[in-house]
Amino acid sequence: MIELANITKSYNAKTKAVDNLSLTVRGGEIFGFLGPNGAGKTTTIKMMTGIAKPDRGVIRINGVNIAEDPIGAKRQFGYVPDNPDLFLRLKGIEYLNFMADLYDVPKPLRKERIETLSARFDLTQAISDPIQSYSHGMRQKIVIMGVLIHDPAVWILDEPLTGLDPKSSYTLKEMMREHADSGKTVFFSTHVLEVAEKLCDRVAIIRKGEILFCGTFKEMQERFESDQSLEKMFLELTEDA
Ligand SMILES: Nc1ncnc2c1ncn2[C@@H]1O[C@H](COP(=O)(O)OP(=O)(O)OP(=O)(O)O)[C@@H](O)[C@H]1O
Repeated sequence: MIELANITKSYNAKTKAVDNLSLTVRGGEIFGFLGPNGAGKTTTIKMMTGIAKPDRGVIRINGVNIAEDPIGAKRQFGYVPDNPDLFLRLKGIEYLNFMADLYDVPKPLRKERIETLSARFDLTQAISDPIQSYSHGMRQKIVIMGVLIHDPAVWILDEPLTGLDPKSSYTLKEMMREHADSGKTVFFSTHVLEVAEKLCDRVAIIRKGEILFCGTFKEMQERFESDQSLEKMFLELTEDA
């Protein structure tokens, strides 16, 4: 579960990147975080993951307040950033072992997870190569595998599908569904509205740091008295007045 209460963040005196935002993402759901460029999605995610500090407001991950117990809160989630260019000098397998060490994953369990994850993401051969030699999509996949290796309860994914080939994208979506169906939480940001419409149990639409809508796709259609696609309603909602 992720709880954000009245989160505000400004980078300068003029504008608020995130403005008094409140949101609860429950266990058992895939939650899509949508919004135009510069809406405040990454800033919100950075605050949820403890990378940026909110000016105001409270964030709890599975009930753990990230300001009061940052380590405890960080044990609850796995985070895939929007830029996968990390630890480029390491080989894939070294990176996975590093992540497994960080989260105390026992040796037999990590071996099993590495085998399963690399098979699912078609990286079995490539994990012996340096990450520097990987394509963008392969880097994205190794970062996702590094996060999943400690089996976090809450997944926080910033644009996770960007750059993935159709099979890997399908696999990740399948894994997101399995994770949510097991009662755990998946929160992700995306610009791909067709994916959000099909995959998400609920979505929030953010613009200029504020939430314009939060709910199911059906609730959105009811509110707009429309049978339009999520894409159409998103464009209408986020259009500048
Ligand atoms: N480090 C920073 N310094 C100053 N302003 C920033 C910084 N990071 C973000 N901003 C500003 O905060 C606002 C929200 O940006 P953010 O990156 O959170 O948006 P986003 O919804 O993730 O956008 P995108 O879809 O383009 O990734 C924007 O106006 C952006 O210019």
